Amino acid sequence: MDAKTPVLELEDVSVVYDSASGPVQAVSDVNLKVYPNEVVGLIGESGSGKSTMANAIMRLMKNNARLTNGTIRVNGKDVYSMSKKELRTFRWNEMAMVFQSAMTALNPVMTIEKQIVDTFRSHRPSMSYKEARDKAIDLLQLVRIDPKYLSSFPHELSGGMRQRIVIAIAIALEPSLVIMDEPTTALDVVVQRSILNQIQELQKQRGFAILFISHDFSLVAEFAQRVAIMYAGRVVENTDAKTLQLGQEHHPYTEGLLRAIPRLTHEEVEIQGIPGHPPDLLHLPKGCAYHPRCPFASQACLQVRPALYELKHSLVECHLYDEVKGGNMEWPSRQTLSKSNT
Ligand SMILES: Nc1ncnc2c1ncn2[C@@H]1O[C@H](COP(=O)(O)OP(=O)(O)OP(=O)(O)O)[C@@H](O)[C@H]1O
Ligand code: NI
Repeated sequence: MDAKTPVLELEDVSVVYDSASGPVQAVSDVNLKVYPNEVVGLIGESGSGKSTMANAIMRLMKNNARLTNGTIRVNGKDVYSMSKKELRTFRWNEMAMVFQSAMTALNPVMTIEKQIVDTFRSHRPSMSYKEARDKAIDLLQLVRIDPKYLSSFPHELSGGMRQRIVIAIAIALEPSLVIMDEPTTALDVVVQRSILNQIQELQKQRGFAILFISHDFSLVAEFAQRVAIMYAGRVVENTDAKTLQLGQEHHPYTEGLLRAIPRLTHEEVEIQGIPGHPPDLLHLPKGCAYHPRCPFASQACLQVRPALYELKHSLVECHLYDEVKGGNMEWPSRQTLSKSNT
């Protein structure tokens, strides 16, 4: 692995929501690194903890959320040991986020010019209005929006344009990490594609790292270099994105997700979702949280939480590794995984 300092480093991170029914274990023992210039995808079904993790990184958690364990470092700095003042400077300057509800992230009663200028001036108080406005023009051009729209209000722009502006604001202060939580989900496929291409271009030009959250596996497999797969709050696999299309060794959950994508699966493989549903985070099952849905669950999976094992191109939390290593079986191919569920 790279010797450079990671832009983002999560060490054993756990987040709990306090609720009337008890603690909701939304993120559990997550370890993840993102290096400079890297695009890392974060994939998982709805409710798997992706947004919770993103909000925790930004230290913008909901009132009832608590970081119960672990360390989060951005550019080597512990996000949770900063004072509020330090954090205010740090956020947007060094780490920025495009929120899941980004379409509503813009202030409806403020012109685009005012919103971008305010971003600059609140973080760079010495910047003059003229300077900030010039920078706003540059930014719009960067995301291919005609600067004439500076005087527009958000509702006068299309969804795709609004989303481009939200992304422009996130990168305005040249952060080294940009977290994008489902940045294109609300848009149609053509607009989605064009925005992704643009993000990729911007990323190359400016060299920031991206943590890209999505539930669209095919999109992420194409866009990211590495992919973390989340299940019930845990990163159950961390893999080289290239291997996702080649039928390499993966966590059974990852295989289940891959099988649900027509484009990436083998022609003969029948497309199907994963039977069952994610566990209740108030009552996580013992052992591997995926065991109730896993076609390979053994006695160990019901009892013991799997450690992290190193496969050829990825790290997985899965007991299958022991079986394979012990010579009891080969790592199941995608095809056998499909058949075993039918
Ligand atoms: N304020 C809250 N109080 C209690 N539980 C919450 C709260 N916010 C989220 N949760 C629970 O935490 C879990 C993780 O939610 P989160 O929003 O992080 O999932 P996600 O992976 O981002 O899902 P999606 O793909 O739907 O955005 C869910 O089970 C959710 O119900
Ligand atoms: Ni989310």
